[in-house]
Amino acid sequence: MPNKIIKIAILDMYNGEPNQGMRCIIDVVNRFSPVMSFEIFDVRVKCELPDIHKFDIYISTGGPGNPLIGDGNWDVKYYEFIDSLNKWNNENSIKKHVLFICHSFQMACLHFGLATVTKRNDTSFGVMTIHKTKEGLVDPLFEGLSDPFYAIDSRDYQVVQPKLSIFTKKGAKIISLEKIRDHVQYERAIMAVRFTDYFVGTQFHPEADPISFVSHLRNKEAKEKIRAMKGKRKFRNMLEDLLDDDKIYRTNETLIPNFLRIAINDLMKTKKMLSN
Ligand SMILES: NC(=O)CC[C@H](N)C(=O)O
Repeated sequence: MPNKIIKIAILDMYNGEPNQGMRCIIDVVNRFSPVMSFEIFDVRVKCELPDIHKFDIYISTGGPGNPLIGDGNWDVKYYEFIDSLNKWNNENSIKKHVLFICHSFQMACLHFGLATVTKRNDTSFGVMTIHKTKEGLVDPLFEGLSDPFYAIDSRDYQVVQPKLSIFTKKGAKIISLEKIRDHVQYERAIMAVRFTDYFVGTQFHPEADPISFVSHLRNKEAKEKIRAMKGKRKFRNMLEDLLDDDKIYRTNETLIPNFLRIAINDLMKTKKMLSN
């Protein structure tokens, strides 16, 4: 693919487990195929990471398990890799753009020392409302999404107890939060962070589409577990939410495309400036 000017690396964090995330990410990235090409790196099984000289944009996926634990090999390399991208951005005018999703988002929050990651009391799974913070209302990542907007959530862990002094020191911003739960006094978990102008992450799955969710529910055990967890009515409401144009479809068509468009515009501008 000689004239695809922009190269994307997809960091597959699924540890070899079946998932819907990869198909969905590839599907969204392919909408930009006239200008972009992509390559996949299997971070957790093969300890693969891209050469940062070869790629402009990085999408680091969700994945199973406890984000606090690696195997001492891939996780160490992954964190070094994130550091090298950050260093690159501090020293070069053509920037590296990174989107961290779910498991990767939790790891990035830990690595940058921004917050604590704890296990939730129960699994969060389904269509959730996501609330923009004041900073989130003006963040270009969310442009075109309502407040609240809707996204697919699928996790056992949560990012909580933000260290606000570190946020300020690093210039990072919390851009979305979980909904307020009426009957429980839990802290609202952090649902998205802008780490820098070029690094951003979401706890939810912006790549998810209704098909991915329904496919997951074709597994009888998964379906029963979720139905029992939510109760019949909420479960049905959730299925209805999936068909709503303004909910999961909207997020799928908006968030990652925003991220890619912002990155492409920035790359085109800086690359052109340098070639002039
Ligand atoms: N979907 C995900 O990436 C889940 C992230 C993490 N393994 C959790 O359970 O919270």
